[in-house]
Amino acid sequence: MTMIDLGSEHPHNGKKRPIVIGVTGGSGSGKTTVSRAIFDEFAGHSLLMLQEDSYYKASTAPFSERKKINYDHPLAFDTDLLIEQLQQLLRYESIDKPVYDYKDHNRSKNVVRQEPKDVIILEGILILYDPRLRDLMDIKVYVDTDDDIRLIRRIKRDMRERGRSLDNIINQYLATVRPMYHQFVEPTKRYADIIIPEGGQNQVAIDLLVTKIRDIFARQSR
Ligand SMILES: Nc1ncnc2c1ncn2[C@@H]1O[C@H](COP(=O)(O)OP(=O)(O)O)[C@@H](O)[C@H]1O
Ligand SMILES: O=c1ccn([C@@H]2O[C@H](COP(=O)(O)O)[C@@H](O)[C@H]2O)c(=O)[nH]1
Repeated sequence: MTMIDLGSEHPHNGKKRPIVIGVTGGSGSGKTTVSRAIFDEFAGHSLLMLQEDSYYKASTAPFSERKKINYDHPLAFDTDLLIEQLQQLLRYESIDKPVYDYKDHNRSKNVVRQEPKDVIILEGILILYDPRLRDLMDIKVYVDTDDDIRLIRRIKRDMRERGRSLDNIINQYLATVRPMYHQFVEPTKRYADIIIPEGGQNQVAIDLLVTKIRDIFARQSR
């Protein structure tokens, strides 16, 4: 378990800085559900959510080509921009966060202004892949859900929310999502401080994280 020392000097810059909680796991594992459950517990507190998906690279290719991109490979993400913006938030600077449009398979032209907060929940499939990102995290969480359950959840979600057909979801899963998960995502489990089986409904694990964050807030306000 990573030792967290808050409200005092931080090893990176010698000053107090926001806490970063990384939440990862395969697509459909329940990362967003877990992150939202934590976020909702702290309504009114100084907390923000950052999604790695916002940092998918923008593309100038036509839609027919964008549909075929491997979105589960580390190179699909603009990790440099994510790190740059995370570092800005860690310096208590605001950022203009990119917005990703899953239906269009591209970054939208809009950005969202995000003010800095004391706790940052960073969520995404490959946030533990790059050591530069790992180094910025105080707590690393891996949501561990069986492949078949994740696929079923993804089918339901992507048909409902991301404008996909069943054939399209299954083809993409077999071609890229599944192999990239085993090659790049699952191996990052070894970097996690906490592994949550089954994600969103694991109230015990969520309560443990919430207790830890409450402890952080209490120490910061002293
Ligand atoms: N424990 C669970 N039981 C049933 N459905 C769940 C559970 N956790 C998440 N889901 C659903 O599965 C889908 C994927 O979950 P989500 O949290 O978006 O996963 P991820 O962010 O890891 O891709 C969502 O529609 C969500 O509502
Ligand atoms: O244009 C896109 C961009 C991403 N994806 C898929 O999204 C998931 C990651 O999001 P989760 O919320 O963790 O499921 C990733 O597996 C990509 O395959 C996409 O289909 N199209």
